[in-house]
Amino acid sequence: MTNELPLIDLAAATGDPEARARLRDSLHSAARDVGFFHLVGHGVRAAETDALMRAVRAFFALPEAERFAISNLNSPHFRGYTRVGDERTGGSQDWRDQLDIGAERAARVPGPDEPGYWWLEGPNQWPASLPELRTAALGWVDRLSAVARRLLRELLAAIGAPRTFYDGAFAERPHLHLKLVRYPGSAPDGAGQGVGAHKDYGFLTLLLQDGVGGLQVETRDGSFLDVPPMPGAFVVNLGELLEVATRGYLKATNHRVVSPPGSRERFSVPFFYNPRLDARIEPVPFPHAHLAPGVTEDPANPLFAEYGRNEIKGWVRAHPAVARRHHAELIDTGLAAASG
Ligand SMILES: O=C(O)CCC(=O)C(=O)O
Ligand SMILES: [Fe+2]
Repeated sequence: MTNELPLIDLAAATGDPEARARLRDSLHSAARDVGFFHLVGHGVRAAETDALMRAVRAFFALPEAERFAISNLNSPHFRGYTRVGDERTGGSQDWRDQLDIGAERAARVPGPDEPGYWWLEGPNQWPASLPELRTAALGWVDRLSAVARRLLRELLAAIGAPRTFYDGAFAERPHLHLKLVRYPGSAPDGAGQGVGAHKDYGFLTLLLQDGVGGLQVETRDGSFLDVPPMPGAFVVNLGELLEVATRGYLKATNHRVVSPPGSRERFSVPFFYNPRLDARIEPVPFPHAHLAPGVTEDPANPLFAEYGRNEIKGWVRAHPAVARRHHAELIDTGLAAASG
């Protein structure tokens, strides 16, 4: 792989047959060989992106007490604000604060025979003094899920699979997830871990990053490559369910963020395109399926085909204080066996 991310132009999907064929070739190799790419031609205008970023900055500029009033420690659904230092990845402290937002639904308390992952459905928490944040964030979720749906269909078509194969998994109650993130410079310990190396849990992540940089993707030889900001582009990466779906033909890519230097702030907004919690991801048929090596076997990070299990594994691991306060039973059942 070269030291540049592939560039994918989604507008080619509605172009002439040659443009569509080129798109499929480039999407196929980008997904198979790198698992990360820049996406342009997505139709989201700069004015929309700027409006979202303004709302994000306004949220992090609120007094700490107002942000902490909507702490995720109050939410059995893992929704709300996480202070700097309260999130863990790879067993170490991340140096970022964030607001986790999902589909706005009533709390769903699982019955004794139901999977614990239903806890992940529930209401968001919003800052009282910034009502426009709710509008901006939920609008962004709608906007990006339409882009992600088109992109997933193109990606399936690119590997020769039926393009609508997973439409049913996203029907009615997809577990869409948006994170507003700030990296407030470097931690006093000098570790530089903005967020530690990890894979995302769902199908596709569409990330908006500001101009500061620090995101890095792991390459096949284990080294980390910078993903420099590209104005107007989303950074797209493949999540664990695409690895499950293709039996490892496509891989979820490990990535991390190195803290900005000194007290420089960086803002980013990852959008996670996830199916219904109870979707069971069956392998998709495609011509190269016989070449698929199988999913990555990592005892510290088992991959689950039932999406809700894969998702709650991550939440319990990353937000141990929320899990301890609300979900001792989930920790005990071994859902958090992956303590990595
Ligand atoms: O902030 C970034 O650039 C990436 C964040 C990320 O990978 C995540 O939150 O899953
Ligand atoms: Fe990520």
